[in-house]
Amino acid sequence: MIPLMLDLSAKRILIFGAGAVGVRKARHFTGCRMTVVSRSISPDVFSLPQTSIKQMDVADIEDDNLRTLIEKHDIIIAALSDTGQNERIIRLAKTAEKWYNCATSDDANFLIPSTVQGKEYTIAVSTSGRAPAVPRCIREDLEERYQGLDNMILLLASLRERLKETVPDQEKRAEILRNILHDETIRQRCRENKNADDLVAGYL
Ligand SMILES: C[C@@]1(CC(=O)O)c2cc3[nH]c(cc4nc(cc5[nH]c(cc(n2)[C@H]1CCC(=O)O)[C@@](C)(CC(=O)O)[C@@H]5CCC(=O)O)C(CC(=O)O)=C4CCC(=O)O)c(CCC(=O)O)c3CC(=O)O
Ligand SMILES: NC(=O)C1=CN([C@@H]2O[C@H](COP(=O)(O)OP(=O)(O)OC[C@H]3O[C@@H](n4cnc5c(N)ncnc54)[C@H](O)[C@@H]3O)[C@@H](O)[C@H]2O)C=CC1
Repeated sequence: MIPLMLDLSAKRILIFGAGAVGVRKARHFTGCRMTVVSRSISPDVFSLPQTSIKQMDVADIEDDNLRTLIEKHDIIIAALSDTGQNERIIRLAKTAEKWYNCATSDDANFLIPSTVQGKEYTIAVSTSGRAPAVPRCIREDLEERYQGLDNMILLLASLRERLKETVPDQEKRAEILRNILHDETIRQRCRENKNADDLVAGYL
């Protein structure tokens, strides 16, 4: 599996199943147009943006109609608690040469990682399906450890522009930025949403 950051905003996502797992997968695609197909629909599904909802039993959908529905979408996610129907969805998605992902097996041509999403950064963690509890655990550790990272990124971004004008040596600029990044007091100020300009000045 090869990690990528993709702009999927023009793509259409089809999600089967609206339990905790289906809704979590759907949230991952916030910003895309989605269709959710499920026998039961929880209130969480109604709060998903740009989502059309089809309440039906997949077992009642004829192959031809299921194929047509799949063909209208780019990315197919099978997140039913019904393993047999998930397998049927994946089979049709493969024939239609779509991107597909299954919540009840690792038969997928893409996986959804655990993500830590800041305003200024994304961290994604995967075990390529071997032990999904691990990415969750790492995500929780990272969320704790990197509180305030958005503030640090904004600080370094503006600083590196200033440094380009005032410090001609690239190696020296990189060293200053690295030192600021590792400064525990500055990190603490970032975590507390406090201004760190006075501390940063000491490095310039
Ligand atoms: C292959 C993959 C396909 C896919 O779903 O995309 C898949 C498959 C399966 N997961 C299962 C179980 C669990 N999944 C989680 C958690 C997450 N699973 C996610 C992704 C993936 N799960 C894909 C590979 C990810 C990778 O490793 O890179 C995460 C990262 C992302 C997300 O889903 O958003 C999300 C963490 C989100 C977060 O919190 O950060 C937990 C932990 C928990 O919930 O506490 C458990 C219980 C513990 C356990 O079983 O290990 C089962 C067995 C189901 C059963 O037994 O019935 C299968 C099916 C199978 O293994 O055959
Ligand atoms: N990949 C992953 O990250 C994980 C996968 N799982 C597995 O994923 C599956 C789904 O988990 P949950 O969302 O927690 O289950 P859930 O029982 O809360 O939700 C299942 C959803 O599928 C729908 N459904 C089931 N059969 C259907 C059918 N024939 N037609 C239409 N809709 C149907 C239900 O109405 C419901 O919306 C389970 O089999 C579970 O073991 C569980 C944990 C994590």
